[in-house]
Amino acid sequence: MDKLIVHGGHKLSGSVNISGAKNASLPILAAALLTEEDVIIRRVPDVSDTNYMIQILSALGAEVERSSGTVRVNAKNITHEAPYELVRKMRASICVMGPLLARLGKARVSLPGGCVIGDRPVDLHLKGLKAIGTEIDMAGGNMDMTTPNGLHGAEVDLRGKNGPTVLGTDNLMMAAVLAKGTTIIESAAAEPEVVDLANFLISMGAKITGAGSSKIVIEGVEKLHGTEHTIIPDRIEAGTFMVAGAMAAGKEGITLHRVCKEHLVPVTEKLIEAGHHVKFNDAGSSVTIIPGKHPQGAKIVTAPHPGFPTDMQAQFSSLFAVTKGISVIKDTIFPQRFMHCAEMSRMGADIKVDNGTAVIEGVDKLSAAPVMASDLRASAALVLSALTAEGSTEINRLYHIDRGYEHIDEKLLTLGAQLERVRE
Ligand SMILES: CC(=O)N[C@H]1[C@@H](OP(=O)(O)OP(=O)(O)OC[C@H]2O[C@@H](n3ccc(=O)[nH]c3=O)[C@H](O)[C@@H]2O)O[C@H](CO)[C@@H](O)[C@@H]1O
Ligand SMILES: C=C(OP(=O)(O)O)C(=O)O
Repeated sequence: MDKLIVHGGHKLSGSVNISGAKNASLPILAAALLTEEDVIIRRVPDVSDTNYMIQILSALGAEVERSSGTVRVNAKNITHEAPYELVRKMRASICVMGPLLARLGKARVSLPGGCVIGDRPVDLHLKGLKAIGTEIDMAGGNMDMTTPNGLHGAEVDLRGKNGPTVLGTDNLMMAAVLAKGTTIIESAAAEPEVVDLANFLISMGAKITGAGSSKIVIEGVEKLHGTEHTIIPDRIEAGTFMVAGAMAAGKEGITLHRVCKEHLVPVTEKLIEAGHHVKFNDAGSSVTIIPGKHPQGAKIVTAPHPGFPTDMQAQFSSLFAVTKGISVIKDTIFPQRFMHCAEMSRMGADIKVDNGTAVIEGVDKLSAAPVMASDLRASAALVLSALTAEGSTEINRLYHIDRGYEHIDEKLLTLGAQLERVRE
């Protein structure tokens, strides 16, 4: 199990490129199952989650070739059973349900299991798929799905108690593209990754309108064809490096290339509210972050897009841990997603978590301690904390961060951080 040793207190400077979005790549790789023809996907980040998805596609019988960021998939001959050994490693593997049902009329996929960020049921995925003609049997931890009368259009409201579902919207959209008739998804997720998937499907010949709003309309077609697609920039990786800039950059700041300004609005607003400087180029594709001279705390409430993303709250906890004043972070989407706080407290942070809300009183400095990463964004928060902490922080269970940050250690080294990965 690799660990990262971060020697805190070194100012960041210079620039790095942001990778393609993990959370767009995963459903788009699964959507390649929808055609017999070749699909080329560019800027797929080299992270363990995309590698798991590629292994799942291969296990389903697809031919997959990866050459740095470009993945070619040919799914001419596929089977309907996604192996438990792979599915259990990554929740997003449930994205293969929709495409398998659409292509083969059946699917067997394991239930994805628990997750440290909180309750992650699949009831809304199943609600959507049932509404368009899927029958589901649960046995031995598997979801056995069939479509005795084929898939047909329907009107489905996918709102759950914590708002819309991103992958649930993706799954239904991917199943409905080849269904007979029109499917209307109400309370659809509007995240940029859903829009990227819709654009990918449209480029394969699907008829979809409304992606990016709360109502998506899908008119089923007979067949989809091959395509080429470039994944959108990872707004969560970009946001994480923006926070790194606010916490640890020198007075020239750091610059991130290959970003999408439009996707970074809530993160940008909070950094500015907290007293930092954020400047995009005219095209909105590069951004420079300069730490403010008088940073202050702020209040964050996570919400579905275009609200503040839950995937960025842990990183802002690190920023606020060393920002004067009291900050409050409430996660309405995953109220139990605060595992990073206990580890940050071990580094001297003053954080109290209660009922889905963290109250953070900024301290002057954190100090190094051995800490344990518990999930993807929690590990990013620990790396950010370690960048400014006094001494050398040892971050264990690095595989969490490798799920979703492409070569994070190399990118931080490029920016002048002092750290090393210890392979064990
Ligand atoms: C691979 C990927 O893209 N992951 C993202 C995706 O996860 P994912 O799509 O799994 O998350 P959802 O949008 O589905 O979850 C939103 C809320 O709905 C609930 N829910 C979800 C499905 C369901 O069937 N029933 C139900 O109640 C969840 O428990 C949660 O409270 O969106 C999350 C919310 O932006 C992000 O944190 C994840 O990084
Ligand atoms: C929670 C995340 O991913 P996943 O939904 O795959 O667990 C994330 O990207 O922050």
